[in-house]
Amino acid sequence: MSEQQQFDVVVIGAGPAGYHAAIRAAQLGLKTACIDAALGKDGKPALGGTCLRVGCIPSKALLDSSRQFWNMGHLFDQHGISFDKPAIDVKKMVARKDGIVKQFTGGIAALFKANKVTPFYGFGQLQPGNVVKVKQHDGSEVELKAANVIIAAGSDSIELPFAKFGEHIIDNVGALDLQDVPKRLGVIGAGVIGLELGSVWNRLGSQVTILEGLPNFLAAADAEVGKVAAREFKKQGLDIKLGCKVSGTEVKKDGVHVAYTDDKGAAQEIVVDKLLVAVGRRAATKGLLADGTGVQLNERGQVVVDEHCHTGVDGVWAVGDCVRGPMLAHKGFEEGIAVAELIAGLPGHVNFDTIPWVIYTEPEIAWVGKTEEQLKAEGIPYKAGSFPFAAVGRAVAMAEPAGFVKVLAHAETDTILGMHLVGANVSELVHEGVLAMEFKGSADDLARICHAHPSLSEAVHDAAMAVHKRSIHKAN
Ligand SMILES: NC(=O)c1ccc[n+]([C@@H]2O[C@H](COP(=O)([O-])OP(=O)(O)OC[C@H]3O[C@@H](n4cnc5c(N)ncnc54)[C@H](O)[C@@H]3O)[C@@H](O)[C@H]2O)c1
Repeated sequence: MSEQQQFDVVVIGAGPAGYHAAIRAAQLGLKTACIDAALGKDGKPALGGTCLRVGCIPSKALLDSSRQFWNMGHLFDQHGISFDKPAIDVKKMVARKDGIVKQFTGGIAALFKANKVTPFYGFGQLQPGNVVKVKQHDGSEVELKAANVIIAAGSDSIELPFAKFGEHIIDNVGALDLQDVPKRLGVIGAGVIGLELGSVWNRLGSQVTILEGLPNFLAAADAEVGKVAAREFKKQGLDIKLGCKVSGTEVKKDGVHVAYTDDKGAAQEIVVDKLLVAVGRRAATKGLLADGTGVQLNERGQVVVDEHCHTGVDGVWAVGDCVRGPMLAHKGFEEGIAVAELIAGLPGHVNFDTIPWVIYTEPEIAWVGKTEEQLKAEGIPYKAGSFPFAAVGRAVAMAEPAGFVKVLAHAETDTILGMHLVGANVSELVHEGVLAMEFKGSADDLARICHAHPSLSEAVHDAAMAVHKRSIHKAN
């Protein structure tokens, strides 16, 4: 019989959703434990989940390094800056990324200590009666009993049956840790990971071919945004093939052979040095629930929850990538905080309509709210106003004129229904739309707010003005 410890709240998983839940619960005076099984590259426990270890943070480190390198070869000349041939030390670049990961995963451990969250390092399994059994890395077991358990187990890469992960066929973890630039990189899936990590290695010199199953590029984004992004990616040399059905892979001496049928149904093959499979992620719920907990999984393996992240079993909640909704770290943050507040008797709430999306390519892509296609399909009358970065002084001075901002507002009430952006730094600009929508703002509100000149945010301002055909800097 293993030792049993009592807590008010036990959180399974210390990723974005889990660590937010744990810290907020502790802040609210609840005795909190948080369990995580992950190990870092050094073999030691590493908190922070996919986001900090092998997702958001390391990918942004490599995106930034590769962007600096790309700019040397493609942008500096315009500024009159010259130098001898640019060179990249991939091992040093990856080591820098590892240092950032270590800093941030260590930061979560420090935050747990400061907030008196007790960490447990090992695999947690929910038992009936709100007990969590933890198999710790040293082989020992401990049982944690709590009035409330929050499941925040995250997600894992989907592996295709005909493309098993190994040395040459990799997922995001492998693509963040390559020690050399592959001459030829194949990618299955032109989604967020495929585009971001495909961009990293393309900028460093790989010949990148992306095979996407759907006939439309970036189907989730506003169609105009997808069109501009596709044009810019093509200019950068990313070869994106749509409507492909990949049927098999074979690792041979000369590389990975990837067989597929193209959008015309013709059999094709590419040969690449590395193949990144980025076809989505699935909830990491395998082995998470012992028999008899009453917690339900749906056909996709996600924990079934209501709009308040409650599982229907007294005192059991679930948040983040392992439940319905977009697999975004910040969506998990908000769910984690909301659940901790609900447990403490506060009115925790997540507004799923104002969750921003960002793809950190060059140009960046971002949006919040509904696309034009969604508004049309739902029969909602709307007006659109857009403004190109090519007419924004700051963007042109930065030599980053690609892209635009589009504001969508209800045709009768003028309430902002969506904002769609593609261009430099739109990962930051999208929050004007988030804020405006949270406060039920109108396009006219946004148009009447003073924006600094010169700044990229002027594109948002002029786009809002364009909704009512009174943009100053373009013909309406
Ligand atoms: N910037 C960010 O917010 C960020 C960054 C990385 C990952 N993520 C999240 O991580 C999750 C996983 O990312 P992802 O890029 O793997 O998934 P994704 O869902 O973004 O994209 C997967 C793509 O693969 C395609 N696809 C699926 N099966 C295929 C097949 N057999 N052949 C060819 N194409 C196929 C899909 O049509 C889709 O376009 C996503 O939910 C994403 O939101 C977010």
